Amino acid sequence: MTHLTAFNISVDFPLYHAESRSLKKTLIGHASSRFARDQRSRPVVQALRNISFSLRSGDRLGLIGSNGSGKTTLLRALSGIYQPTVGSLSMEGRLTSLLDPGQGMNPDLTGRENIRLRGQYLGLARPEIDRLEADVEDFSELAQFLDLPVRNYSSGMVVRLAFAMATAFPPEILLMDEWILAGDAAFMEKAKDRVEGMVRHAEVLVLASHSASILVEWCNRLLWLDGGQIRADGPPMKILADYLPPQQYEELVAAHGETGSSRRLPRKD
Ligand SMILES: Nc1ncnc2c1ncn2[C@@H]1O[C@H](COP(=O)(O)OP(=O)(O)OP(=O)(O)O)[C@@H](O)[C@H]1O
Repeated sequence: MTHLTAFNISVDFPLYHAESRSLKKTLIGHASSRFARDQRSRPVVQALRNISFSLRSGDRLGLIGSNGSGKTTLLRALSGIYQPTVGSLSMEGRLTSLLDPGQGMNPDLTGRENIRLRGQYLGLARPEIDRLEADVEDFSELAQFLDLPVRNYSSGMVVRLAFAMATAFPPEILLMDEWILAGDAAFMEKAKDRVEGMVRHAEVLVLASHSASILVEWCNRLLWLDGGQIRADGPPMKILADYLPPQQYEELVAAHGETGSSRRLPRKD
């Protein structure tokens, strides 16, 4: 049974050059905030503090919070890029993360070689790898660029390739950062349909976004992060009522209704 559980996760980042004068001033100025010292007295930034939650099949968790509140750090900890300083994770299910466009790609290989390598990594048989290649080729619209090394791509082309590869097989646990929701308008229109299809099939979704309407449409639970800690956890509209300025909240209610359910993706039951 697919699940993803975080047990009291904290993530600290060590601060290098912490002896410089300007950094000392910063540390003193933020004495009560997120700067602290670890067990060996080295200065650290407390990026996440005591995060706990449990997600099961059908749960779609949105992460909201101001810049620097810890959304990206939490996604990276869930995907295994960062090791929690304390706490632990438990998960069951095939995980796909759409966190950084170039993640998991070899820039010296061509797009096509990267696709086939991904297929091998996923343990696919040759005919499935052929299908993956055809699907990504068609969806990414990269045409002859697929035969050039990825390091020759524009950043938008890397997004196209990464997106097409990551969404070719619906995962059981999907972690997404909002870079995927921005970019070339025509491609994103197409991408949105594909993401929606994927989100419908994903057992568990965790999505960080600053867009209230995306969160209301895609998620059935929100975690509001503030200074690396959970400030609130609950149904999307309830959390957004406190999080958004009143006028923005009223506009959201006008567009999505009081419960926000008018356009929400159905649960996969
Ligand atoms: N590699 C790092 N080294 C040191 N500090 C970091 C590192 N990554 C993040 N931080 C710090 O951790 C905190 C949380 O950052 P994070 O990027 O997770 O926030 P966020 O909510 O994703 O912000 P945004 O909405 O701007 O993307 C911030 O104080 C940030 O400065």
